[in-house]
Amino acid sequence: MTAQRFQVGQVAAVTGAARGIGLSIATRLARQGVVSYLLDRDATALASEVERLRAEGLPAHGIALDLTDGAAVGQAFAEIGEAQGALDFLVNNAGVVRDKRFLKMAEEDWDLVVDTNLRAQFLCCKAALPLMLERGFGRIVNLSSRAWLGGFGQANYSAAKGGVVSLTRSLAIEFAAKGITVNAVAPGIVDTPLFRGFDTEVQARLKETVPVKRIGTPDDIANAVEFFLDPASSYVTGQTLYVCGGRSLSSASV
Ligand SMILES: NC(=O)c1ccc[n+]([C@@H]2O[C@H](COP(=O)([O-])OP(=O)(O)OC[C@H]3O[C@@H](n4cnc5c(N)ncnc54)[C@H](O)[C@@H]3O)[C@@H](O)[C@H]2O)c1
Ligand SMILES: CC(C)C1=CC=C(C(=O)O)[C@@H](O)[C@H]1O
Repeated sequence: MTAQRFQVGQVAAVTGAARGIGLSIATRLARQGVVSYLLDRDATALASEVERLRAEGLPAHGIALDLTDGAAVGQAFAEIGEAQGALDFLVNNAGVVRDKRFLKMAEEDWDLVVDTNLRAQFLCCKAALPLMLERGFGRIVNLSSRAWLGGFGQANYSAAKGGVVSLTRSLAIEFAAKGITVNAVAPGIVDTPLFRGFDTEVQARLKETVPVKRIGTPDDIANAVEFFLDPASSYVTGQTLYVCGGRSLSSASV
């Protein structure tokens, strides 16, 4: 049972919402009556999840797009603005990894990971902020990762996720006086298709490094995202909350 924190009819956009953490966040918001737009490039999974939510009577909509395409992102937020006249919440969640050590990393690996994890957040913030500024209210939550601190061995992913922390702090300052908060959540190891895409041996090693001795669930991360969207956190901006079972405190690496 989800606690009711939001006003029915508030509007949210959640990126990378066809599965994993994004789906968990969007489902919770829709269950509280928030009109939830799920944005994802996986049109098939997106259609089936949106249909499932709508079958529950929930206010969910899907927009299939590649979030690294600026024109497509602009169009998606224009569609939300035209249909709803407002946007209260943006959760920049979509992300990818390419499992490569630095000397094996091709330019394409760098570009894909940085474009998806960082540039897409820039594009979505840029398209969403005018809708928030119109009403002087907005909550943005960006998904970073504990991995930005290092020790994960994937320089493209860590650099992009560090960029997310920095983007979050910069936007928080720039829009602080406009009724808009911008915060980040930095998960540790979370049981999603992204994590399950690693070799089982790497998964086992990663699990061993978590001080609380369990990996996270998408719900653990959705709890933190919800905190930043909640009216109770209106005085919190520019912060990064680690939700990683203590992994940010240790120097363990994979
Ligand atoms: N799972 C973890 O252990 C973990 C840990 C730390 C941070 N994170 C971060 O949390 C976020 C969600 O991760 P997850 O584990 O749920 O991932 P996931 O791979 O399970 O889901 C990511 C979703 O993003 C979508 N997506 C990817 N690139 C896209 C693009 N260019 N355009 C549109 N959609 C795109 C995918 O289709 C997918 O549905 C990511 O930013 C990830 O980096 C995850
Ligand atoms: C990509 C994902 C499974 C992942 C791996 C390693 C992390 C770390 O804490 O080092 C995580 O944060 C996470 O992003």
